[in-house]
Amino acid sequence: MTLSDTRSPLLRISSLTKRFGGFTALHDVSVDIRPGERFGLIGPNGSGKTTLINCISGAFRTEPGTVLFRDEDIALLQPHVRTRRGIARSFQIPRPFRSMTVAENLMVALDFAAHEHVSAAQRRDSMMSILDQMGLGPKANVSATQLSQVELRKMELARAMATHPKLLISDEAMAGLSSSEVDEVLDLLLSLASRDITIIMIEHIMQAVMRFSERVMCLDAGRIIAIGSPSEVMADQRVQEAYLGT
Ligand SMILES: Nc1ncnc2c1ncn2[C@@H]1O[C@H](COP(=O)(O)OP(=O)(O)OP(=O)(O)O)[C@@H](O)[C@H]1O
Repeated sequence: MTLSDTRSPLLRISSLTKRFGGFTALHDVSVDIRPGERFGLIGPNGSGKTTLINCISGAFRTEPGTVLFRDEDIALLQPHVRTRRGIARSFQIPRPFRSMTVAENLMVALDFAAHEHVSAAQRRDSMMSILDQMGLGPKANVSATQLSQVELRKMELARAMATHPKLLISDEAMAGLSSSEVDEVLDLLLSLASRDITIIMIEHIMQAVMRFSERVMCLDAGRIIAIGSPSEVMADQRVQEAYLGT
């Protein structure tokens, strides 16, 4: 057993079911995410990936099922409280404040998450350090409307990082990017993970999932059909049938 196996999970999802009226989008999903883990979440369109992360981030209430984060039951906490507890989510379609600069966009997230005792100067330092980490330092004073697609994705990740997450959920941060841009975003996510941030990556780009993930889980029609190392999951017959259509 490795050291990480002996630590309690950062996130423990138990027997989670999510219904929309008579439709069950998630059936009895249970999974533990380990501290510092790089976890890939895959599945065909409509398989329940977004529903699952909505249940983790608090956009959806779970009924029934439990979501423990750092040993605390967070199932009844509002999304913004979960953010303050250390769960951040970056959206597939970035939602910047278009009238603001990149720096101002980040300050909004920092002001939201920062404790009162953090001074304005410390927040500015923190903002610049996150922008530098994301390679966006030179764009600090540029309007968000002037960013390229890949820069917008980086800013979306930067905004998530501004809340100082323990768990970052990256929702298709690479969709629609060129292969060199995919590599850029992947490298960023890997560098965040190396700073002990646990990352759940939802992605349809299989090469990226394979390169990034220590463990992959595949959903199909709201059920877990495979979980294991990337190569085990990709080799799984049900995954190939469900996800790859072979
Ligand atoms: N708010 C909602 N109301 C009703 N049905 C919903 C709602 N949100 C999701 N669903 C349904 O739940 C199922 C799972 O959707 P979900 O968005 O979680 O899939 P996904 O795996 O994220 O798909 P994609 O890869 O296309 O983003 C789909 O059938 C979807 O239509």
